[in-house]
Amino acid sequence: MLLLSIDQGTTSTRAMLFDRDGRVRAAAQQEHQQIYPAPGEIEHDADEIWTRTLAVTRAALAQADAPVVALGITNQRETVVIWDARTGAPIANAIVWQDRRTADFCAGLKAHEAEVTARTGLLLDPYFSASKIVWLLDHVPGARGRAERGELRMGTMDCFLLWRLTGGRVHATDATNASRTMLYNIHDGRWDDWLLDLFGVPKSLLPEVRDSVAAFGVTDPALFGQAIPITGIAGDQQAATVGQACFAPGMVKCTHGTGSFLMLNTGARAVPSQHHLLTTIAYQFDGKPTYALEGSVFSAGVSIKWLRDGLGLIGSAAEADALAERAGPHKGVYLVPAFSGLGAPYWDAAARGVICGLTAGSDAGDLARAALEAVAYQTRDLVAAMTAEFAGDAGASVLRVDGGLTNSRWLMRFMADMLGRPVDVPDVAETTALGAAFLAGLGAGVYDGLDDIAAHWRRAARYEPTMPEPERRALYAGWQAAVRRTLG
Ligand SMILES: Nc1ncnc2c1ncn2[C@@H]1O[C@H](COP(=O)(O)OP(=O)(O)O)[C@@H](O)[C@H]1O
Ligand SMILES: O=P(O)(O)OC[C@H](O)CO
Repeated sequence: MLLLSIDQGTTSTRAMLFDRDGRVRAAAQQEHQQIYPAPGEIEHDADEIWTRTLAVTRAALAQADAPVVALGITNQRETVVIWDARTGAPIANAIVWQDRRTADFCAGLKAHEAEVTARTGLLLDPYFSASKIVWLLDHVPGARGRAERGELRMGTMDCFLLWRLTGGRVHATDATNASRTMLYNIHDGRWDDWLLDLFGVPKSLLPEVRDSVAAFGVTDPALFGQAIPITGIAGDQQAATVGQACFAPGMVKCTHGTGSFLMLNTGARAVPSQHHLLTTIAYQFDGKPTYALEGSVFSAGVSIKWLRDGLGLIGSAAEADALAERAGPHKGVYLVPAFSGLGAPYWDAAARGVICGLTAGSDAGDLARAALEAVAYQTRDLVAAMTAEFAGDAGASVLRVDGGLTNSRWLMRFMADMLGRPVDVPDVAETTALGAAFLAGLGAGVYDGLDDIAAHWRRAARYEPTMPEPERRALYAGWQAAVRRTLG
């Protein structure tokens, strides 16, 4: 018996097969194009993502040595696509979560932010889907009229893939993805008419919202030669929370991929934030949401990718790690990767990146180290906000981390040092994909419940802090000074 997981991420799409113990039995992955139409704008070609999803899923299924009983989908969140209900063709490229083109539009709605936050748990930032949907409706010729006539459908990437995987039969999403659109009331558990009115989004565009574990339909047999039941869906950070088995209130995970996303389980209580964190849905079973506080950092691994693709300074991400290992004493070089503005806890859409502290003696090692260090400093910013918020409950515990950047042992050591607490890395690095498989397995009756899943979480490594406190304090103070230079 195997569980299939599709993880549609910001930079790539993966398909993986897991057994009941959560061990990886097959994996395939393809990157897709990042389209930058103008500074601060990022798009994806949804058709390309679909083609890559099909290719990686077929490649993983070809390695299956046992029946595949269920499929779980997880995805980059907020990224939104609108398509024709009849043909399934996207009307434009998907607008990606990092895209800032709607910053002015969001600034114009600031007077309504308190009400928007009360309903959605989110801040009025271009990060979320609502303003991107409005942009598409207003800029793609004829789109608003077609939407008002009920001819179009919108969705986050899970929803688009579900539509395509079911041969256009199912237009649905799950509560975690809905909770990131800024159109969904996280307390009432429904699309919110006041928000739809505020943004001017026709209801006919929107998918049905289901639990994270639900009968979402079956794959069209024409695609994979079998009808696989789709029984779990969650946004990638929420799926990682499940994959890290953070089921008890107070448990925290942090995923370091393109961005960094910290999530603290707050149980059945939606905790409003005083420190610019987001209140969101971690997962939803039987109509009952479990809530979380989230700290979202927009640029983490993206700066390593920039060293490789933008500067040509390294040939591969792993080289950044090697350079950092070899770099000499810290020379005060900092990189603040505000490539897409700054997210939590600053929320400055206008901020742009900065490299500071350069001298003629600075070299590639200093830059690589600064890019990796920034991931740890930003995590410390989040942990500080979360600790202030949760009055100690999340204060002393270990941080469970995952995502592509956990491949950097140098970063994991520095992270433990900067946080002054142990950092645990699980043995399945692809925690997001594993979480989606767990959800699908719950839906297919493979697992009895969350305790059964938690029993399958295994630690691969623990990193303990060793840096002396004065050094830790001085390095972090340098970071805070560098951040001040980026703020608009
Ligand atoms: N050995 C490594 N050292 C440093 N960074 C790495 C290493 N391996 C991968 N990365 C970074 O991890 C990121 C990919 O992580 P991943 O979790 O796959 O991202 P996403 O799901 O956002 O597409 C990339 O930005 C890459 O630069
Ligand atoms: O695809 P990732 O891992 O960069 O995650 C993206 C987040 O879901 C955006 O909110």
